[in-house]
Amino acid sequence: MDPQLAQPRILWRPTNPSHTSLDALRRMINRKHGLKLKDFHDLHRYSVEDYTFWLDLWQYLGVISSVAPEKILQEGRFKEIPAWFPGAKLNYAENLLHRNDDAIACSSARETGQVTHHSFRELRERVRLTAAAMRASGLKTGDRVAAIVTNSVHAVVIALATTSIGAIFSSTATDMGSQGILDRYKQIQPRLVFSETDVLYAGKRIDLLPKATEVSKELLSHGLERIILLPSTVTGEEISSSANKIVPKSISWSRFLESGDGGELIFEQLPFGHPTYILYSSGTSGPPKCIVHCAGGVLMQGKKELTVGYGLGRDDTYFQYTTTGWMMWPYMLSGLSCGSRIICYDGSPFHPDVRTFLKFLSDEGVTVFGTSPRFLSEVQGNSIHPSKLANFDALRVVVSTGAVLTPPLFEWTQQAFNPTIHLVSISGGTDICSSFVGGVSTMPVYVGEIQGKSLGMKVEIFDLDGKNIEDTGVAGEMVCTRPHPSLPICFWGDETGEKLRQAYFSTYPGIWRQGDFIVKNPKTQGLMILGRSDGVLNPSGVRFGSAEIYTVMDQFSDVIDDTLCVGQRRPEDRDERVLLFVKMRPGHAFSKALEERMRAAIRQALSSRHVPAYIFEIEEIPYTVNNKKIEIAVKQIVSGITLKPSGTVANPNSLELYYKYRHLERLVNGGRSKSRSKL
Ligand SMILES: CC(=O)CC(=O)O
Repeated sequence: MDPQLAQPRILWRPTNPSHTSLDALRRMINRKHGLKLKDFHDLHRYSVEDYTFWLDLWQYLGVISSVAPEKILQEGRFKEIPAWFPGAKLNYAENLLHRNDDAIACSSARETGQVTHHSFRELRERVRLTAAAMRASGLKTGDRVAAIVTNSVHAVVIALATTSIGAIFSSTATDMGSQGILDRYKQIQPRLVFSETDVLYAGKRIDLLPKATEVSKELLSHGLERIILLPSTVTGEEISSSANKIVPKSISWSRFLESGDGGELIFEQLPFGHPTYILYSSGTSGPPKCIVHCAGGVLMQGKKELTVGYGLGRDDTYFQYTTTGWMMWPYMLSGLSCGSRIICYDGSPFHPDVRTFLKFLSDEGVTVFGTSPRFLSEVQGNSIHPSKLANFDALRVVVSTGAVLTPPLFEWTQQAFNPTIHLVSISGGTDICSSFVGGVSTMPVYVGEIQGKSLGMKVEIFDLDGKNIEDTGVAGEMVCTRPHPSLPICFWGDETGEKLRQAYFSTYPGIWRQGDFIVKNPKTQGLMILGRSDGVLNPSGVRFGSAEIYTVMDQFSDVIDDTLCVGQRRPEDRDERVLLFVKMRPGHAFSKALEERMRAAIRQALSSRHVPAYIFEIEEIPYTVNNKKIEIAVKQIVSGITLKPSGTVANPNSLELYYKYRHLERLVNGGRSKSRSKL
């Protein structure tokens, strides 16, 4: 057994488990049904054996509906995706805007240090005016509204106004290229597009009018009626009428608002399964899949995780670092449904420097901080100690997602802010707009382990033959063997459901395969994601995940900025070999001695069979726009496949750097050497 699994180490223990929201839910279920669920494990078992759990949760979360559900579920449009809560009528935006008082609902912060606060009352008022203008433009239930916007109060208002009408909201970050935006929006054919006109990132102003112009021109033949141009994020000024003329079908934000009749805010009452968001798969080649999520699913899953997982309530300030193009954006919005204040941050966390950003989190009294291993490792690698810079006494929970949180980062993060924090590593994704596995506030956190399966999610670990191997300590495919309310309702335009079936239900017929390679610790029941399952490394028959190598590489974070580990397999090779690419921190050189230390560290922590065949220095590691390391495309490239990068790749030129590694033998000392630092 992996030493990590054999000797689990406790990092944190809850001080008062019976005071958690999770335990309150357990007690409520016991009272309601006369059960004797005694701990989280019992509660989880109940949640995946009896669909009544979801009705209990509905009640516990206080879902606002005008018509209560008649039953829990019935057959849906596709056999794998049932229809939840038939008969119920609700509105997503109404649930998020249920508070209507002067407490702060949303703070919009910019990297310049400027912060503006908006009360629940003001937010509702802004949504009312925007929805009135949308209705005046003819927008109705089921129409699509798309946005190219930064994470700010404007984005929140547009999303809630759209969903109050029952229209479907979809957004991309402003740094997505025109082609990437068009690959998405041509498919969903929005009637209205909202676009920023400029953006400030890392101190640079970027003019977005050329992008808005190109997008508008192209979408004219795909159903676009209006593009609404938002005021400058830099000066706050509206776009000039001459600039306005450049963008076809454009109207300024203020003129758009004036076009409404200022009527009452009406929350259209719609079925639980009514489509609400369209998110996109991060395919790095080929057109993205348009994943449609329903109102009730996004609402219940988001509110479940924030309330039951992190104890978010009316006194909390929730900060999730995200762009509007990631599923963590609608996830963050769920904070409003808990009556909490959310902070929308627009800009780079590293500008003017990360110390300023960390002080900002402290000054704003953030209680739940959502971040990523990449951010945490950057802070750690630069020898910055957040608790020495500012006071993080208010911080209760740190949530990490987007990549695997390695054991060394677990340990560093636990101490970095405030040693009492509950450090939660979660994993799920765009496909379900929520998590499969995550935090359990009533149980200890073990170093390197995700605490448990999310309530209601029947996560299992399968081997290649579809046998459950989760109690063996052997890694396998993460699957989910029962439906839950945030399954995508469809892919936009996939009438028969064939693409959806192919994407998730084809490996193990009828069973959801997430594409993550995961292992459960039989001693603690904790879980570790080891990488993507299509990126599993398999040299000489040893199967392991890239995250195992990244964990070891964390020891070198003072000199190494980033690493990428992929398998290389070509038709002429009998075996797969592992290539490790290393990006050095500025001012540090890659050397034979460092390479030897890396090999020794991997050999010691894992085994000699895990040591990469080759280690190379590389200038850039490819990432998606949602900050995910791109392994599969690099694996394909080094294995001989030529790719056309999609708009999802944030730094597409970086992929070019990897083509030369197809011909290693020719490049590495004419095939004599087994390793080489830089070609
Ligand atoms: C919850 C998540 O899984 C977020 C992500 O990594 O996309």
